[in-house]
Amino acid sequence: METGGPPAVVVKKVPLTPKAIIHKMFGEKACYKVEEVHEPTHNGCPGLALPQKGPSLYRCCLQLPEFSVVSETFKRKKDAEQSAAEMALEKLGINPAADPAAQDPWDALVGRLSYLFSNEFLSSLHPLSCHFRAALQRVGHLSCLVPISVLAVYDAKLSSLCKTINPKVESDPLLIMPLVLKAAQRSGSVSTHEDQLSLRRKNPYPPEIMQTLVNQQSSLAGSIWISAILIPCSVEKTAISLMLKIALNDYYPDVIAQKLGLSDASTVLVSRTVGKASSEMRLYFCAPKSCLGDLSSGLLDSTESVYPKGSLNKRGSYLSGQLVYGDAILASIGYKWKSSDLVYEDVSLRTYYRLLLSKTPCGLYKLSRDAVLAAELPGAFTSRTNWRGSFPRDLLCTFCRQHRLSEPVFSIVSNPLESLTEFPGSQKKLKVTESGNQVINKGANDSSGSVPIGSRETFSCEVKIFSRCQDLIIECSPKQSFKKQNDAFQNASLRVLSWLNKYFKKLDMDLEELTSCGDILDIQFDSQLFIKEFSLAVSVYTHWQSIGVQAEDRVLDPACVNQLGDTVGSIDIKGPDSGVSPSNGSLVSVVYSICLVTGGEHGKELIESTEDFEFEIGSGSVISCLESVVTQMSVGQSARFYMKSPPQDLILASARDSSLILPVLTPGGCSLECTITLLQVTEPLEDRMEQALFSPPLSKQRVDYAVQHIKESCASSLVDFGCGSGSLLESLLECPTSLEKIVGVDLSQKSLARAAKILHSKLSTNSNATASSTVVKSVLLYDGSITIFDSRLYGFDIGTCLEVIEHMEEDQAHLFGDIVLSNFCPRILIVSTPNYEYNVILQGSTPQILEEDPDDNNHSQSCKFRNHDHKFEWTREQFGRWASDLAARHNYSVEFSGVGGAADKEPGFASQIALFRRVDECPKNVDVTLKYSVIWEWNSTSQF
Ligand SMILES: C[S@@+](CC[C@H](N)C(=O)[O-])C[C@H]1O[C@@H](n2cnc3c(N)ncnc32)[C@H](O)[C@@H]1O
Ligand SMILES: [Mg+2]
Repeated sequence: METGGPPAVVVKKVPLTPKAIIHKMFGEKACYKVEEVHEPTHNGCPGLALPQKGPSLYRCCLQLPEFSVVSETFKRKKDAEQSAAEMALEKLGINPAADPAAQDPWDALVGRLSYLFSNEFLSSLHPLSCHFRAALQRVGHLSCLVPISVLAVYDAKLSSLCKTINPKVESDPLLIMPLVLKAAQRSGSVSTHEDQLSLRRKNPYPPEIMQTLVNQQSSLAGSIWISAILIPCSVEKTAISLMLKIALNDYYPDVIAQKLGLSDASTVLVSRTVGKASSEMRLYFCAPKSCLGDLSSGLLDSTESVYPKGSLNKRGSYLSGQLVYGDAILASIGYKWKSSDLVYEDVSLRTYYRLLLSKTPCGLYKLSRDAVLAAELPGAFTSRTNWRGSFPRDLLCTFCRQHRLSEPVFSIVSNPLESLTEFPGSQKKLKVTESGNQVINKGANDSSGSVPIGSRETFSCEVKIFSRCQDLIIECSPKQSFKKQNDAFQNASLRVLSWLNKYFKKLDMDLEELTSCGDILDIQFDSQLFIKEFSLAVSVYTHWQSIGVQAEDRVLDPACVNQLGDTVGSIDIKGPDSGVSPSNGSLVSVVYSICLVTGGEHGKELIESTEDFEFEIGSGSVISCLESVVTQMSVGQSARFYMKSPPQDLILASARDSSLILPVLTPGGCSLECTITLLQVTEPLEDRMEQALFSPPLSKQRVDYAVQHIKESCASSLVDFGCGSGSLLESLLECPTSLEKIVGVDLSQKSLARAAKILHSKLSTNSNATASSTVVKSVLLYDGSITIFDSRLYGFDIGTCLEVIEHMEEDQAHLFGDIVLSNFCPRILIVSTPNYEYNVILQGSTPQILEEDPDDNNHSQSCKFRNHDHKFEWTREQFGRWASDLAARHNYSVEFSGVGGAADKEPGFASQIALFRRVDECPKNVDVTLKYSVIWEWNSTSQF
């Protein structure tokens, strides 16, 4: 059906600048970055070795979706930008003088087509000209024919003109065909082939041009073999490798066409590049026959193409961001600028699975760490120095690019007053001298010019994610604020990534759940747009195959977070215990290798190994079983353990050689064997500081303080609230006290397990009747939260709670205070917590801190918390208020003390301690409430 010719377009007369043309074509997608350059100048002083600064010059880098250009240097920023835009237009083959956007796009399209079939173009350096030259060698009826799909893909100018005429071309490559065909019919120099799918020049090229071409024959000798991937249309069928053999005289799109079961390249459609921007990896697929019929009969109009139902290749479409139909071949082959040689690369199954993996937030992180099976997207950004792999902000930008969304928009909000609420320690104004070591109290309206703690502004960051058409899809506005802009950026980005990751882990999640996950992370989203953007992901990833041991082990989880959590069988740890074990916040360095183990004759195949792999304990940055094994090891030890197989796709994305792995990937009976050696443990900041600055280390001083008071109190029962790995309990077994019953409570099972091991070994060596073991009758470890009452711990002689409350939210610390004094009712209670005011000393003078955070030179003026897990750190005044109010409410007395530093010297003790004593002698009857579970128990009577 003829529509009466191309639509009329108003012709603009005013010539546009290169920047304006780029803007018309790419809008927000064109990104200009101008940098200042100082070029050395002649200083008129021969022999002067000092370089002299010349005038400021500017250079501009222009990034477009497919490529980027960098300008020469200019005196004015504007000139640099215009020059970059001009270079980009040149690369796109657009002459700004004849601005296509200012011209009737149909005329421009006809003009461009005529140019492509000109003598001049045939010998140009354009990648498409190689196709023209190769087409001359096609034989029989195909001779000199160039498929329209090839013209559309390899000439950016032609395709951008088509996009101007019909924007839907962007997502549906088939729509370009009728446009080019129409333009060809209007051109005098191009004729259409009878199938209406290829074009050739009306008149043959002059013989002298042909002769020159013969002399410049491509250097491709004999034939090449390259591997490619066949992605079947049905998601039920797995992708497989295939080989393409391309001989000297072959036109490579014909070879691909034949693999797709077609006679030649005319019906093959080619996608945009997939993966890295620089690669020539594309999808090749057959245009649906019914549509082609419409095309040749003129039925397919230029606004909508309708495909037969069920022919959408979901994986191909998801990878390319364009509609792909039927079976598709993923191959990396093509021509580059300024070269007539074919460039090609093998595409392996590994590449294919990595492409799929790289579209999930967790997969991006795994790939950035080169640890597909071991790494996980961390749940927390604790500090720049502890993060390994690409940073959250970069991961989020890559994720958006991968999904053809606009670049995320970050906005920093600065909160000058926020600091008082965010940093509880800042209420007391302190003046810091230049050395950062001396601190004196100062009034709030200090005019001396010194910077009071906490007066610096803090930052929070909002992230917005827009679709290609600039519709707002996701918005994250966390209230949390940070002292550094970068931390705000990274944390906000990580929130969005974590939320997206939750979605990718469970693609069938209902809207309600998705919304409530978003609420927790301060994320709002437009559900309709969100579902539309990611609709293909649902069908692509839910078919990830598992090779789990049994059917119920099937894991339909692309990101596979924590799916390897379960170890199978026992863990075999070898080597002497060096006593240096990691704990939360430690950075560990390990060597590991993971092999696929099958019951059959093939035995074991190595699939992943990494040397000097570092991660932070407690941030969830590796699969959970790996972390739990490492926390049971000490430096120098090696361990071997087995885990369930993850989805096959994850193994294929990791394994270097899929041909070795594929035959052994039989469903059932596969597991992974992991061998790991713990090389090094770097303790969390707090521990390092406490060891570097205090002798004995501050932790030892705290324990010694508690032991001293326990001895003096003649207590016979003790409960350590938040006992961790049992450092206090261990010390109590090393020296004589009057204690008969010792109990530890914690909610970290890992710490409790470590405590049990230590206490067990202590007690078994003590059993030869040392002073303490004769008195201690029972030792018990409970798993439970100290904010919940358990009557088994009621009325003890002494309770300790060392460096625990700051690990809870502030309201929980208040709750604990009330519960412990009103329900547990120990006769004496010792509570220690960091003194925030002391941080100026710790952080102003330790070289470790400067190393930790090289870009922050303001340590002496604004302190961060000592440990990333701290929810608050109190000043002396805040701690004093908490403890005094509590004591008054529950009829206890309280006295203050501490370790590290001195009471009468600013800024007081490094660790502040409150010692509560019950005033009444009134243990009351309590109801039996059993909330804790016994984790480990030792009894002196059962030992003999
Ligand atoms: C820094 S560690 C201190 C461990 C030990 N008191 C010491 O001084 O070595 C803090 C401990 O508090 C524990 N903890 C935090 N909140 C808790 C809660 N609500 N109930 C029980 N333990 C808790 C943590 O699991 C961790 O082991
Ligand atoms: Mg602490």
